[in-house]
Amino acid sequence: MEQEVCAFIRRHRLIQKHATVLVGVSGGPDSIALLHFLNNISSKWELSLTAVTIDHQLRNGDSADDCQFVKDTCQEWGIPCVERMVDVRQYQKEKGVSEEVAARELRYGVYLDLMHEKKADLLALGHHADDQIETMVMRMVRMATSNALKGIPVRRDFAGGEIIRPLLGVTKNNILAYLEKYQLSYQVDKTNADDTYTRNYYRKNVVPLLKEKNPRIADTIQTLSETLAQDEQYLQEQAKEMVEKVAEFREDTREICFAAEAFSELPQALQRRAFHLILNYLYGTLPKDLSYIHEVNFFDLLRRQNGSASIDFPLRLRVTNIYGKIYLQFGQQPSVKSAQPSLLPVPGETVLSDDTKIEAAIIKEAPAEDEATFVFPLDSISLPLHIRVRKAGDRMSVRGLNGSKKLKDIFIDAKIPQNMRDNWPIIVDDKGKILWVVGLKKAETAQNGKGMNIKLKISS
Ligand SMILES: Nc1ncnc2c1ncn2[C@@H]1O[C@H](COP(=O)(O)OP(=O)(O)OP(=O)(O)O)[C@@H](O)[C@H]1O
Repeated sequence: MEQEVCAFIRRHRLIQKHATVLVGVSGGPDSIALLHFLNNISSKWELSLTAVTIDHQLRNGDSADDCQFVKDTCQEWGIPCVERMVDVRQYQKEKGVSEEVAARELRYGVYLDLMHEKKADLLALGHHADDQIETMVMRMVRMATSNALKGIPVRRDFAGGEIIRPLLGVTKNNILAYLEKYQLSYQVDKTNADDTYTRNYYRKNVVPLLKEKNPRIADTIQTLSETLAQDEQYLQEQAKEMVEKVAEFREDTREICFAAEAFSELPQALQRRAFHLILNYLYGTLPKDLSYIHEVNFFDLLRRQNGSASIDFPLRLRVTNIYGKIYLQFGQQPSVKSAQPSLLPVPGETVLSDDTKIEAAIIKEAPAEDEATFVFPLDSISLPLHIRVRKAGDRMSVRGLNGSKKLKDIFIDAKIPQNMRDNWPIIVDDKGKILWVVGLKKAETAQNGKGMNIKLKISS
């Protein structure tokens, strides 16, 4: 094992001379072997080692025993050791996460603090080649992105330094042989024998079959992981450049829009990554219920040539294609309103089939208007009011225009897709005068005077 690990460290330039190295030690075989190995090379490499062992307060006191074992071992070997306790149960309650996630997040919190406290350059962890095989196979079964196949990274930035995994190139059997050679004892995690944990299932039932077919599967998978990680890094950089070029970001409203054509012209590999970069940007933390199906639907929507359509993503993110322009926005978006011809009682209200509510009130004052409200003098129109859809040849006198305009042109100017125009609610008075193409254009009416006013308001 020693030669292989040294070669692996050299190949990846994992450790520099004089480095301050924190070693995560659970007391199990892998991290005990790692600590022993690093201790053996520490004088030659002039390393400053500190072991850290974390008591998750789980497994009925076993985790405390493990920590005690690590402290005793470190004392025997003359290595400084820091023990930290974390309350996994409490954290689970607060955050609503699984035991595994809670333990992991807390553990990395401790590592982070200690990296700063010890001004450490490196955090060494004991993941090995079999962990890599299990991780890659598990992800292959569950995930549909090539990003998942990067596997466990050999190194990554962490707390101003790096996390390194010097044992990723050696198998569990190598590690056990090493422990045997040096007569090292270690703690056995009883949950490792439990089939119900997914990883253990793969460890016991799947990986042995792969090893039967290819005794060097560990090397194969590690090389695959490393080359895919390099490819992925390059593609991610390209995708980022692409997104910055084609998409417009609105930080205030967390909104993104881009031309479907410009996006679709790029290679598929970049389109998929750009899609994920955009989602990462919009969500910050990706929602759990986001799945591969959303990706499929997104690319379907992108291919639509005409009209408008939209799809809903988790957390009220709506993706809309309007005439080839793609919008990703949170909250309520323009939707197809369905107006059936009906009476709009004044005062009173009508609810359209898409749940848009139109309220009509008679008021004395004349409040300020916005896009969702329209106020006009009661005596400027003939009651009752009606809601209908457009008819051929419809025209209206548009406020501020000094003349009339065809409804068709109003829809075209507002880029309302064809399929939405035939359902768009229009409010007319009893003589047929078009008062409001709801949410789009208001009619020229007499000034709000001293008399009573009608206030129309839409809400959804
Ligand atoms: N309680 C802990 N305290 C400190 N470091 C830990 C702890 N648990 C895990 N680690 C670190 O994370 C690595 C991976 O943990 P994981 O749980 O996957 O393996 P493990 O079965 O604990 O490995 P080991 O054989 O070292 O016990 C370990 O090798 C070790 O470096």
